[in-house]
Amino acid sequence: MKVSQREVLLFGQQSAVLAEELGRLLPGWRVVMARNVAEALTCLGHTIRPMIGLVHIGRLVTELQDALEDICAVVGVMEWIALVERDLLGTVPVCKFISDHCYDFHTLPLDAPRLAMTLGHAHGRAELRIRNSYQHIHPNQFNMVGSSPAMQKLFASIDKIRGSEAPVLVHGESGTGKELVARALHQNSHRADGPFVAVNCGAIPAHLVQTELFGHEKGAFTGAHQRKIGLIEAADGGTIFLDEIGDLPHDMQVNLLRFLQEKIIERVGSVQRIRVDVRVIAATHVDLERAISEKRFREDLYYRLNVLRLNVPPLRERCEDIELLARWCFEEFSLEKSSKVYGFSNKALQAMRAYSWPGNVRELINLVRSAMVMSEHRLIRPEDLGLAMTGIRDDRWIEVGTLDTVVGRMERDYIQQVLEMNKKNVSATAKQLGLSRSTLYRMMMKLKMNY
Ligand SMILES: Nc1ncnc2c1ncn2[C@@H]1O[C@H](COP(=O)(O)OP(=O)(O)OP(=O)(O)O)[C@@H](O)[C@H]1O
Repeated sequence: MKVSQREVLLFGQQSAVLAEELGRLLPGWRVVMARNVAEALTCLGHTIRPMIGLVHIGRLVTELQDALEDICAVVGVMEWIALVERDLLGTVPVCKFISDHCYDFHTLPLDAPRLAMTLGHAHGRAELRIRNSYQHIHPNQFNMVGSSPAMQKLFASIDKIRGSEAPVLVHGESGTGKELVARALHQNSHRADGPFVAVNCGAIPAHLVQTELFGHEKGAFTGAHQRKIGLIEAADGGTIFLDEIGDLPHDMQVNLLRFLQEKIIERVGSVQRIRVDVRVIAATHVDLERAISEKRFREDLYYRLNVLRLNVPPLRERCEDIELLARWCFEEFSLEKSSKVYGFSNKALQAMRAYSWPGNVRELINLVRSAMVMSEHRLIRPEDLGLAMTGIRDDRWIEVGTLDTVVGRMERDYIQQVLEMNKKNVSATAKQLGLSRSTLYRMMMKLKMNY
């Protein structure tokens, strides 16, 4: 579709009166006017596609926001300039609307040379944004999306250690991308042509872990009708990814340690020692040092696994990536989406930035995919993502939910903040919060926090 170079949409109830004046004052611009969304959508066809909108602001701004979003959904990128009576600039909703949605504002009566200059600047900016919006988001060489400093640091570390043979311990909350990191290490190493075997240690029943990992011979126990190759052996020549390593039963930890030391396995029911060439990458969302102090995890195994360490940051600590991931996800799953949906509303982006994402990237992908299918609007709104907002307080949107959920989220966020301030020192955090250590531990468990 051809982008019009010198058209400006004049939107608002008073547009008929202003249009004539603007036509006179702005000879270089073609002014297209619309009093409401229906009129705007009728006149904005394939040939008329302005990049600049002048919005005349009356006293009621609540509906204007949705109107601008609806228009943008059809036109694409637009820069809005507000035209406003001077006395309205003193009202909070008008100021908020202008700062949230407009590139600039002009008070009435119009100062033509100044307005012409603003239109020129806004036009340039819209062009830049259009160019930017045409750039597709591609995952990087590690098949990951992220531009935040924290992720850049992670990518640099992956690049550094991908060629090493030493075990790697990947630490991060659930859904942050630990398995993706492990796959990136494998696929960017000389083992890439070999197998990548992912094992969730927490999902295998304790009595089956030994045979799952090491395999068994025919007749090794009742029901062993044939030989079974274990997962470690199946990863020969490649990489084994031991997810949730903290859940590995204690007696199995000894066997894994022996394997890490000798690189030899014995199938259950056999005395044959089989050499296996496997790189081990383990992952955990729990604090293994703490598990060691509580005698739930062997210290010697920890040091064997923790030769190289990667920390995957939670999504709430890399807000810059939220919009990028959401847009990537939108492109990635565009075939599934309702044909109505064009993108995200500003409010939805704002809500996503304000949310704490306890389920991290996995949760974001799920919410966006679901909203893409279910949304009844041109632009996804906060409620489509289950992140409905009630209003603004201290310039922040408040999440809606049952009182318990919202209070829980707030408690979690606040405890997390104080923990970070105290470098994860629980005693200092408890003191600052006016709680005993045990109460804080109890609350953190209840709120499903990692510590
Ligand atoms: N940076 C990223 N770019 C693109 N997709 C990502 C990114 N991080 C995570 N994902 C996606 O999010 C989902 C969860 O990632 P993954 O399974 O690697 O997380 P995890 O930390 O291993 O989770 P768990 O601890 O629950 O096993 C996957 O669909 C993965 O592809």
